[in-house]
Amino acid sequence: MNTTPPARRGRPVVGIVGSRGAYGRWLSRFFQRTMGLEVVGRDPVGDTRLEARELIEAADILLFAAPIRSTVSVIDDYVALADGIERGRLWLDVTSIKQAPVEALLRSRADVAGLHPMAAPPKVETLKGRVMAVCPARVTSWRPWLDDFLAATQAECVEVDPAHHDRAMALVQGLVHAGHMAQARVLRELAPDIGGLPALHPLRTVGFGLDLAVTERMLAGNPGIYEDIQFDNPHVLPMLERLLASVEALRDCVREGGPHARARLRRDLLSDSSTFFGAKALAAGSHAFERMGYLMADLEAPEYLSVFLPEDRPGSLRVLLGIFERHGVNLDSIHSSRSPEGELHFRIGIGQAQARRLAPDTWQALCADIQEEGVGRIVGGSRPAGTSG
Ligand SMILES: NC(=O)c1ccc[n+]([C@@H]2O[C@H](COP(=O)([O-])OP(=O)(O)OC[C@H]3O[C@@H](n4cnc5c(N)ncnc54)[C@H](O)[C@@H]3O)[C@@H](O)[C@H]2O)c1
Ligand SMILES: O=C(O)C(=O)C[C@]1(C(=O)O)C=C[C@@H](O)C=C1
Repeated sequence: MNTTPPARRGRPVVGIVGSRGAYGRWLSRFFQRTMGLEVVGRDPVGDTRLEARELIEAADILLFAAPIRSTVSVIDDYVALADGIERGRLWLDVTSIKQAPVEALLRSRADVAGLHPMAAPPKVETLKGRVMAVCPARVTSWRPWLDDFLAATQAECVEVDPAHHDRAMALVQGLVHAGHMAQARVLRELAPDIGGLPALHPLRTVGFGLDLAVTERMLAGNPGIYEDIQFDNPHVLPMLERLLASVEALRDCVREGGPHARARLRRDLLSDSSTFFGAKALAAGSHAFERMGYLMADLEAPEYLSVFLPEDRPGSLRVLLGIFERHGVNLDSIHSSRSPEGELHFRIGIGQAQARRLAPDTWQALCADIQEEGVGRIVGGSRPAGTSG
Protein backbone atom coordinates (compact mmCIF):
# COMPACT_ATOMS: atom_id res chain seq x y z
CA MET A 1 0.00 0.00 0.00
CA ASN A 2 1.33 3.45 -0.93
CA THR A 3 1.70 5.45 2.27
CA THR A 4 2.41 8.82 0.65
CA PRO A 5 -0.60 11.11 1.28
CA PRO A 6 -2.37 11.26 -2.09
CA ALA A 7 -2.52 15.05 -2.19
CA ARG A 8 1.27 15.16 -2.29
CA ARG A 9 1.60 12.88 -5.30
CA GLY A 10 2.10 14.50 -8.71
CA ARG A 11 -0.64 12.79 -10.67
CA PRO A 12 -3.85 12.00 -8.86
CA VAL A 13 -5.05 8.42 -8.61
CA VAL A 14 -8.70 7.93 -9.54
CA GLY A 15 -10.84 5.47 -7.62
CA ILE A 16 -14.09 4.25 -9.15
CA VAL A 17 -16.89 2.83 -7.05
CA GLY A 18 -18.84 0.62 -9.46
CA SER A 19 -15.79 0.04 -11.66
CA ARG A 20 -17.32 -2.90 -13.55
CA GLY A 21 -20.55 -1.15 -14.51
CA ALA A 22 -21.20 0.53 -17.86
CA TYR A 23 -20.03 4.01 -16.81
CA GLY A 24 -17.37 2.65 -14.45
CA ARG A 25 -15.70 0.81 -17.33
CA TRP A 26 -16.02 3.75 -19.73
CA LEU A 27 -14.59 6.19 -17.17
CA SER A 28 -11.73 3.84 -16.22
CA ARG A 29 -10.69 3.77 -19.86
CA PHE A 30 -11.14 7.51 -20.17
CA PHE A 31 -8.98 8.34 -17.14
CA GLN A 32 -6.30 5.86 -18.18
CA ARG A 33 -6.12 6.45 -21.92
CA THR A 34 -7.22 10.06 -22.35
CA MET A 35 -5.88 11.53 -19.11
CA GLY A 36 -3.02 9.09 -18.49
CA LEU A 37 -4.04 8.54 -14.86
CA GLU A 38 -3.81 5.49 -12.65
CA VAL A 39 -7.24 4.04 -11.90
CA VAL A 40 -8.24 1.75 -9.06
CA GLY A 41 -11.72 0.48 -8.44
CA ARG A 42 -14.14 -1.60 -6.53
CA ASP A 43 -17.24 -3.45 -7.61
CA PRO A 44 -18.94 -6.34 -5.82
CA VAL A 45 -19.25 -7.92 -9.26
CA GLY A 46 -15.70 -8.69 -10.37
CA ASP A 47 -13.45 -6.06 -8.78
CA THR A 48 -12.90 -6.88 -5.14
CA ARG A 49 -9.12 -6.69 -4.95
CA LEU A 50 -9.40 -3.57 -2.77
CA GLU A 51 -11.71 -3.25 0.20
CA ALA A 52 -13.74 -0.04 0.31
CA ARG A 53 -11.45 1.52 2.92
CA GLU A 54 -8.36 0.64 0.86
CA LEU A 55 -9.95 2.24 -2.19
CA ILE A 56 -10.63 5.41 -0.22
CA GLU A 57 -7.02 5.50 0.95
CA ALA A 58 -5.61 4.90 -2.53
CA ALA A 59 -7.75 7.42 -4.41
CA ASP A 60 -7.13 11.16 -4.61
CA ILE A 61 -10.33 11.37 -6.60
CA LEU A 62 -13.18 9.01 -5.78
CA LEU A 63 -15.97 8.72 -8.33
CA PHE A 64 -19.25 6.95 -7.57
CA ALA A 65 -20.81 5.14 -10.55
CA ALA A 66 -23.17 2.81 -8.69
CA PRO A 67 -26.83 2.07 -9.48
CA ILE A 68 -29.12 5.05 -8.78
CA ARG A 69 -31.13 3.21 -6.12
CA SER A 70 -28.07 2.37 -4.01
CA THR A 71 -25.88 5.44 -4.59
CA VAL A 72 -26.87 7.39 -1.48
CA SER A 73 -26.35 4.44 0.87
CA VAL A 74 -23.07 3.55 -0.86
CA ILE A 75 -21.83 7.15 -0.46
CA ASP A 76 -22.95 7.18 3.19
CA ASP A 77 -21.03 3.95 3.80
CA TYR A 78 -17.91 5.47 2.21
CA VAL A 79 -18.25 8.67 4.26
CA ALA A 80 -18.42 6.59 7.44
CA LEU A 81 -15.47 4.43 6.38
CA ALA A 82 -13.37 7.43 5.34
CA ASP A 83 -13.90 9.05 8.71
CA GLY A 84 -12.18 12.28 7.75
CA ILE A 85 -9.24 11.06 5.64
CA GLU A 86 -11.15 12.27 2.56
CA ARG A 87 -10.42 15.90 3.53
CA GLY A 88 -8.40 17.53 0.74
CA ARG A 89 -9.50 14.97 -1.85
CA LEU A 90 -12.16 15.20 -4.55
CA TRP A 91 -15.31 13.08 -4.53
CA LEU A 92 -17.54 12.93 -7.62
CA ASP A 93 -20.58 11.00 -8.79
CA VAL A 94 -22.25 10.46 -12.15
CA THR A 95 -25.74 9.55 -10.94
CA SER A 96 -28.69 10.49 -13.16
CA ILE A 97 -30.31 12.12 -10.13
CA LYS A 98 -28.39 14.86 -8.39
CA GLN A 99 -29.92 16.25 -5.21
CA ALA A 100 -29.76 13.24 -2.88
CA PRO A 101 -26.34 11.97 -4.09
CA VAL A 102 -24.79 15.46 -3.86
CA GLU A 103 -26.24 15.91 -0.35
CA ALA A 104 -24.69 12.56 0.60
CA LEU A 105 -21.33 13.60 -0.90
CA LEU A 106 -21.49 16.85 1.08
CA ARG A 107 -21.70 14.80 4.30
CA SER A 108 -18.03 13.99 3.60
CA ARG A 109 -15.23 16.49 4.10
CA ALA A 110 -13.94 16.15 0.55
CA ASP A 111 -14.27 18.63 -2.28
CA VAL A 112 -17.49 17.61 -4.02
CA ALA A 113 -18.94 17.86 -7.52
CA GLY A 114 -21.94 15.99 -8.88
CA LEU A 115 -21.96 15.13 -12.57
CA HIS A 116 -24.59 13.76 -14.91
CA PRO A 117 -23.41 12.79 -18.37
CA MET A 118 -26.71 12.92 -20.20
CA ALA A 119 -26.18 9.93 -22.44
CA ALA A 120 -25.22 6.29 -22.12
CA PRO A 121 -21.46 5.68 -22.20
CA PRO A 122 -20.55 6.27 -25.84
CA LYS A 123 -18.62 3.89 -28.10
CA VAL A 124 -15.99 6.59 -28.58
CA GLU A 125 -13.37 7.95 -26.18
CA THR A 126 -15.00 11.28 -25.27
CA LEU A 127 -18.43 12.73 -24.54
CA LYS A 128 -18.20 15.07 -27.53
CA GLY A 129 -21.66 16.09 -28.68
CA ARG A 130 -23.25 15.14 -25.36
CA VAL A 131 -24.43 17.38 -22.54
CA MET A 132 -23.07 16.91 -19.02
CA ALA A 133 -24.75 18.52 -16.03
CA VAL A 134 -22.21 19.70 -13.46
CA CYS A 135 -23.04 20.54 -9.83
CA PRO A 136 -19.85 21.97 -8.31
CA ALA A 137 -21.24 21.78 -4.78
CA ARG A 138 -17.98 22.32 -2.87
CA VAL A 139 -14.95 22.68 -5.07
CA THR A 140 -11.93 24.52 -3.69
CA SER A 141 -8.38 23.40 -4.47
CA TRP A 142 -9.57 20.86 -7.02
CA ARG A 143 -11.13 23.48 -9.30
CA PRO A 144 -8.28 23.57 -11.85
CA TRP A 145 -8.17 19.77 -12.06
CA LEU A 146 -11.97 19.56 -12.39
CA ASP A 147 -11.94 22.14 -15.17
CA ASP A 148 -9.22 20.21 -17.02
CA PHE A 149 -11.13 16.95 -16.61
CA LEU A 150 -14.40 18.47 -17.85
CA ALA A 151 -12.59 20.00 -20.82
CA ALA A 152 -10.98 16.63 -21.62
CA THR A 153 -14.38 14.92 -21.74
CA GLN A 154 -15.32 17.36 -24.55
CA ALA A 155 -18.89 17.28 -23.18
CA GLU A 156 -21.09 20.36 -23.36
CA CYS A 157 -20.91 21.08 -19.62
CA VAL A 158 -23.77 22.95 -17.97
CA GLU A 159 -23.45 24.09 -14.37
CA VAL A 160 -26.70 23.56 -12.52
CA ASP A 161 -28.06 23.44 -9.00
CA PRO A 162 -28.83 19.81 -7.99
CA ALA A 163 -32.48 20.49 -7.09
CA HIS A 164 -33.03 22.32 -10.38
CA HIS A 165 -31.39 19.45 -12.23
CA ASP A 166 -33.83 16.94 -10.74
CA ARG A 167 -36.87 19.08 -11.53
CA ALA A 168 -35.65 19.49 -15.10
CA MET A 169 -34.86 15.77 -15.45
CA ALA A 170 -38.41 14.85 -14.44
CA LEU A 171 -39.36 16.47 -17.77
CA VAL A 172 -36.27 15.79 -19.89
CA GLN A 173 -35.95 12.13 -18.87
CA GLY A 174 -38.91 11.09 -16.70
CA LEU A 175 -41.54 12.34 -19.15
CA VAL A 176 -39.78 11.03 -22.26
CA HIS A 177 -39.11 7.64 -20.68
CA ALA A 178 -42.66 7.34 -19.33
CA GLY A 179 -44.16 8.19 -22.72
CA HIS A 180 -42.03 5.63 -24.50
CA MET A 181 -42.50 2.87 -21.92
CA ALA A 182 -46.25 3.44 -22.36
CA GLN A 183 -45.89 3.41 -26.16
CA ALA A 184 -43.99 0.12 -25.98
CA ARG A 185 -46.75 -1.43 -23.91
CA VAL A 186 -49.50 -0.22 -26.24
CA LEU A 187 -47.57 -1.52 -29.26
CA ARG A 188 -47.07 -4.85 -27.51
CA GLU A 189 -50.80 -5.07 -26.80
CA LEU A 190 -52.22 -3.84 -30.10
CA ALA A 191 -49.66 -4.39 -32.87
CA PRO A 192 -49.81 -8.22 -32.94
CA ASP A 193 -53.41 -8.08 -34.22
CA ILE A 194 -52.26 -6.28 -37.37
CA GLY A 195 -49.12 -8.25 -38.11
CA GLY A 196 -46.73 -7.02 -35.44
CA LEU A 197 -44.05 -4.33 -35.69
CA PRO A 198 -42.72 -5.52 -39.08
CA ALA A 199 -46.13 -4.80 -40.62
CA LEU A 200 -45.97 -1.21 -39.33
CA HIS A 201 -42.54 -0.44 -40.75
CA PRO A 202 -43.61 -0.03 -44.40
CA LEU A 203 -46.35 2.36 -43.21
CA ARG A 204 -44.13 4.47 -40.98
CA THR A 205 -44.20 8.23 -40.56
CA VAL A 206 -41.16 10.28 -39.56
CA GLY A 207 -42.67 10.75 -36.08
CA PHE A 208 -43.25 7.02 -35.66
CA GLY A 209 -39.69 6.31 -36.78
CA LEU A 210 -38.24 8.80 -34.32
CA ASP A 211 -40.39 7.56 -31.43
CA LEU A 212 -39.66 3.93 -32.24
CA ALA A 213 -35.92 4.64 -32.17
CA VAL A 214 -36.25 6.11 -28.66
CA THR A 215 -38.45 3.25 -27.47
CA GLU A 216 -36.11 0.61 -28.88
CA ARG A 217 -33.04 2.36 -27.47
CA MET A 218 -34.64 2.30 -24.03
CA LEU A 219 -35.74 -1.32 -24.25
CA ALA A 220 -32.24 -2.29 -25.37
CA GLY A 221 -30.67 -0.52 -22.39
CA ASN A 222 -30.27 -1.21 -18.69
CA PRO A 223 -33.82 -1.51 -17.27
CA GLY A 224 -32.57 -0.56 -13.79
CA ILE A 225 -31.78 2.98 -14.98
CA TYR A 226 -35.26 3.59 -16.39
CA GLU A 227 -36.90 2.08 -13.33
CA ASP A 228 -34.77 4.08 -10.89
CA ILE A 229 -35.29 7.40 -12.69
CA GLN A 230 -39.08 6.94 -12.33
CA PHE A 231 -38.91 5.79 -8.71
CA ASP A 232 -36.08 7.84 -7.24
CA ASN A 233 -36.48 11.31 -8.77
CA PRO A 234 -39.04 12.88 -6.41
CA HIS A 235 -40.30 15.20 -9.16
CA VAL A 236 -41.37 12.34 -11.40
CA LEU A 237 -44.58 11.36 -9.60
CA PRO A 238 -46.23 14.80 -9.95
CA MET A 239 -45.17 14.80 -13.60
CA LEU A 240 -46.80 11.37 -14.09
CA GLU A 241 -50.05 12.69 -12.59
CA ARG A 242 -50.04 15.46 -15.21
CA LEU A 243 -49.22 13.05 -18.01
CA LEU A 244 -52.06 10.78 -17.00
CA ALA A 245 -54.47 13.72 -16.70
CA SER A 246 -53.50 14.88 -20.20
CA VAL A 247 -54.00 11.46 -21.78
CA GLU A 248 -57.30 11.07 -19.91
CA ALA A 249 -58.45 14.49 -21.13
CA LEU A 250 -57.66 13.47 -24.69
CA ARG A 251 -59.44 10.14 -24.27
CA ASP A 252 -62.49 11.88 -22.79
CA CYS A 253 -62.70 14.27 -25.76
CA VAL A 254 -62.51 11.41 -28.24
CA ARG A 255 -64.98 9.29 -26.26
CA GLU A 256 -67.47 12.19 -26.05
CA GLY A 257 -67.14 13.06 -29.75
CA GLY A 258 -68.96 15.98 -31.39
CA PRO A 259 -68.02 19.60 -32.04
CA HIS A 260 -67.63 20.66 -28.39
CA ALA A 261 -65.20 17.87 -27.60
CA ARG A 262 -63.28 18.58 -30.79
CA ALA A 263 -63.00 22.27 -29.88
CA ARG A 264 -61.83 21.30 -26.41
CA LEU A 265 -59.15 18.99 -27.80
CA ARG A 266 -57.99 21.59 -30.26
CA ARG A 267 -57.76 24.29 -27.62
CA ASP A 268 -56.50 22.29 -24.66
CA LEU A 269 -54.11 19.90 -26.37
CA LEU A 270 -53.01 21.91 -29.39
CA SER A 271 -53.53 25.66 -29.60
CA ASP A 272 -52.85 26.54 -25.95
CA SER A 273 -49.64 24.51 -26.15
CA SER A 274 -48.66 26.17 -29.45
CA THR A 275 -48.97 29.54 -27.77
CA PHE A 276 -46.85 28.32 -24.87
CA PHE A 277 -44.09 26.96 -27.14
CA GLY A 278 -44.09 30.11 -29.31
CA ALA A 279 -43.88 30.51 -33.06
CA LYS A 280 -40.08 30.58 -33.17
CA ALA A 281 -39.66 27.24 -31.36
CA LEU A 282 -42.40 25.64 -33.46
CA ALA A 283 -40.72 26.73 -36.69
CA ALA A 284 -37.32 25.47 -35.52
CA GLY A 285 -38.76 22.17 -34.28
CA SER A 286 -40.69 21.69 -37.48
CA HIS A 287 -37.52 22.23 -39.50
CA ALA A 288 -35.59 19.82 -37.24
CA PHE A 289 -38.31 17.22 -37.82
CA GLU A 290 -38.05 17.64 -41.59
CA ARG A 291 -34.26 17.35 -41.46
CA MET A 292 -34.55 14.20 -39.36
CA GLY A 293 -36.96 12.84 -41.97
CA TYR A 294 -34.45 13.41 -44.78
CA LEU A 295 -31.64 12.04 -42.64
CA MET A 296 -33.54 8.88 -41.73
CA ALA A 297 -34.51 8.35 -45.38
CA ASP A 298 -30.88 8.75 -46.47
CA LEU A 299 -29.59 6.44 -43.74
CA GLU A 300 -32.17 3.78 -44.60
CA ALA A 301 -31.78 3.98 -48.40
CA PRO A 302 -30.56 0.55 -49.47
CA GLU A 303 -28.23 1.61 -52.34
CA TYR A 304 -25.13 2.88 -50.58
CA LEU A 305 -21.46 2.40 -49.83
CA SER A 306 -19.89 3.07 -46.43
CA VAL A 307 -16.20 3.87 -46.53
CA PHE A 308 -13.80 4.35 -43.64
CA LEU A 309 -11.04 6.79 -44.57
CA PRO A 310 -7.94 5.72 -42.64
CA GLU A 311 -5.99 8.83 -43.55
CA ASP A 312 -7.34 11.56 -41.32
CA ARG A 313 -6.07 14.42 -43.49
CA PRO A 314 -7.50 17.21 -45.63
CA GLY A 315 -8.30 16.03 -49.13
CA SER A 316 -8.90 12.32 -48.48
CA LEU A 317 -12.65 12.73 -49.01
CA ARG A 318 -11.94 14.52 -52.32
CA VAL A 319 -9.85 11.54 -53.46
CA LEU A 320 -12.70 9.17 -52.58
CA LEU A 321 -15.24 11.30 -54.40
CA GLY A 322 -12.86 11.44 -57.38
CA ILE A 323 -13.27 7.69 -57.80
CA PHE A 324 -17.07 8.04 -57.92
CA GLU A 325 -16.62 10.81 -60.51
CA ARG A 326 -14.26 8.68 -62.59
CA HIS A 327 -16.84 5.90 -62.78
CA GLY A 328 -19.63 8.36 -63.57
CA VAL A 329 -21.54 7.55 -60.39
CA ASN A 330 -23.53 10.48 -59.06
CA LEU A 331 -24.02 10.97 -55.31
CA ASP A 332 -27.56 11.04 -53.97
CA SER A 333 -26.45 11.72 -50.41
CA ILE A 334 -23.32 11.75 -48.28
CA HIS A 335 -23.17 11.58 -44.52
CA SER A 336 -20.42 11.34 -42.00
CA SER A 337 -21.88 8.54 -39.88
CA ARG A 338 -20.96 5.89 -37.32
CA SER A 339 -21.36 2.12 -37.37
CA PRO A 340 -23.07 0.40 -34.40
CA GLU A 341 -19.54 -0.22 -33.12
CA GLY A 342 -18.84 3.52 -33.20
CA GLU A 343 -16.51 3.58 -36.22
CA LEU A 344 -16.63 6.82 -38.17
CA HIS A 345 -17.20 6.50 -41.92
CA PHE A 346 -18.73 8.23 -44.90
CA ARG A 347 -22.03 6.76 -46.04
CA ILE A 348 -22.59 7.52 -49.68
CA GLY A 349 -26.04 6.93 -51.14
CA ILE A 350 -26.42 6.64 -54.90
CA GLY A 351 -30.20 6.61 -55.22
CA GLN A 352 -32.53 3.91 -56.50
CA ALA A 353 -32.98 5.25 -60.03
CA GLN A 354 -29.25 5.51 -60.70
CA ALA A 355 -28.64 2.10 -59.09
CA ARG A 356 -31.04 0.56 -61.63
CA ARG A 357 -29.23 2.27 -64.52
CA LEU A 358 -25.69 1.39 -63.45
CA ALA A 359 -23.80 -0.60 -66.07
CA PRO A 360 -22.91 -4.12 -64.96
CA ASP A 361 -19.54 -4.23 -63.24
CA THR A 362 -19.38 -0.47 -62.60
CA TRP A 363 -20.08 -0.99 -58.90
CA GLN A 364 -17.49 -3.75 -58.68
CA ALA A 365 -14.87 -1.62 -60.44
CA LEU A 366 -15.61 1.37 -58.21
CA CYS A 367 -15.27 -0.72 -55.05
CA ALA A 368 -12.08 -2.34 -56.35
CA ASP A 369 -10.50 1.06 -57.07
CA ILE A 370 -11.33 2.34 -53.58
CA GLN A 371 -9.60 -0.66 -52.01
CA GLU A 372 -6.71 -1.03 -54.46
CA GLU A 373 -5.78 2.64 -54.48
CA GLY A 374 -5.65 2.53 -50.68
CA VAL A 375 -8.15 5.40 -50.42
CA GLY A 376 -10.38 3.77 -47.86
CA ARG A 377 -11.78 0.59 -46.39
CA ILE A 378 -15.29 -0.38 -47.43
CA VAL A 379 -17.13 -1.13 -44.19
CA GLY A 380 -20.64 -1.57 -45.51
CA GLY A 381 -22.90 -1.20 -48.47
CA SER A 382 -25.36 -2.94 -50.64
CA ARG A 383 -24.64 -3.84 -54.21
CA PRO A 384 -27.27 -2.34 -56.51
CA ALA A 385 -29.42 -5.07 -58.05
CA GLY A 386 -28.08 -6.26 -61.41
CA THR A 387 -24.49 -5.17 -60.79
CA SER A 388 -21.70 -7.40 -59.71
CA GLY A 389 -19.22 -6.88 -56.91
N1 LIG B 1 -25.81 4.02 -18.40
C1 LIG B 1 -26.30 5.22 -18.63
O1 LIG B 1 -27.00 5.46 -19.62
C2 LIG B 1 -25.99 6.33 -17.68
C3 LIG B 1 -25.97 7.64 -18.15
C4 LIG B 1 -25.69 8.68 -17.27
C5 LIG B 1 -25.46 8.40 -15.92
N2 LIG B 1 -25.51 7.11 -15.50
C6 LIG B 1 -25.33 6.87 -14.09
O2 LIG B 1 -24.18 6.10 -13.87
C7 LIG B 1 -24.38 5.28 -12.72
C8 LIG B 1 -24.00 3.87 -13.09
O3 LIG B 1 -24.80 3.49 -14.18
P1 LIG B 1 -24.35 2.28 -15.10
O4 LIG B 1 -25.14 2.37 -16.35
O5 LIG B 1 -22.89 2.18 -15.17
O6 LIG B 1 -24.94 1.09 -14.23
P2 LIG B 1 -24.42 -0.40 -14.11
O7 LIG B 1 -25.50 -1.18 -13.44
O8 LIG B 1 -23.89 -0.88 -15.41
O9 LIG B 1 -23.18 -0.29 -13.11
C9 LIG B 1 -23.28 -0.10 -11.74
C10 LIG B 1 -22.18 -0.89 -11.09
O10 LIG B 1 -22.15 -0.59 -9.71
C11 LIG B 1 -21.84 -1.78 -9.03
N3 LIG B 1 -22.17 -1.66 -7.60
C12 LIG B 1 -23.34 -1.90 -7.00
N4 LIG B 1 -23.21 -1.70 -5.65
C13 LIG B 1 -21.92 -1.32 -5.44
C14 LIG B 1 -21.18 -1.00 -4.28
N5 LIG B 1 -21.72 -1.03 -3.07
N6 LIG B 1 -19.89 -0.70 -4.44
C15 LIG B 1 -19.30 -0.67 -5.63
N7 LIG B 1 -19.96 -0.97 -6.78
C16 LIG B 1 -21.26 -1.28 -6.67
C17 LIG B 1 -22.60 -2.85 -9.77
O11 LIG B 1 -22.10 -4.16 -9.50
C18 LIG B 1 -22.40 -2.41 -11.20
O12 LIG B 1 -21.28 -3.03 -11.78
C19 LIG B 1 -25.84 5.40 -12.32
O13 LIG B 1 -25.93 6.19 -11.19
C20 LIG B 1 -26.48 6.07 -13.50
O14 LIG B 1 -27.55 6.91 -13.13
C21 LIG B 1 -25.73 6.07 -16.34
O1 LIG C 1 -29.19 5.80 -24.25
C1 LIG C 1 -28.78 6.94 -24.18
O2 LIG C 1 -27.83 7.38 -24.83
C2 LIG C 1 -29.42 7.86 -23.21
O3 LIG C 1 -29.57 9.01 -23.49
C3 LIG C 1 -29.72 7.28 -21.89
C4 LIG C 1 -30.33 8.20 -20.87
C5 LIG C 1 -31.70 8.71 -21.32
O4 LIG C 1 -32.38 8.02 -22.09
O5 LIG C 1 -32.15 9.72 -20.84
C6 LIG C 1 -30.57 7.40 -19.67
C7 LIG C 1 -30.07 7.67 -18.46
C8 LIG C 1 -29.00 8.64 -18.28
O6 LIG C 1 -29.19 9.40 -17.13
C9 LIG C 1 -28.81 9.54 -19.43
C10 LIG C 1 -29.41 9.33 -20.60
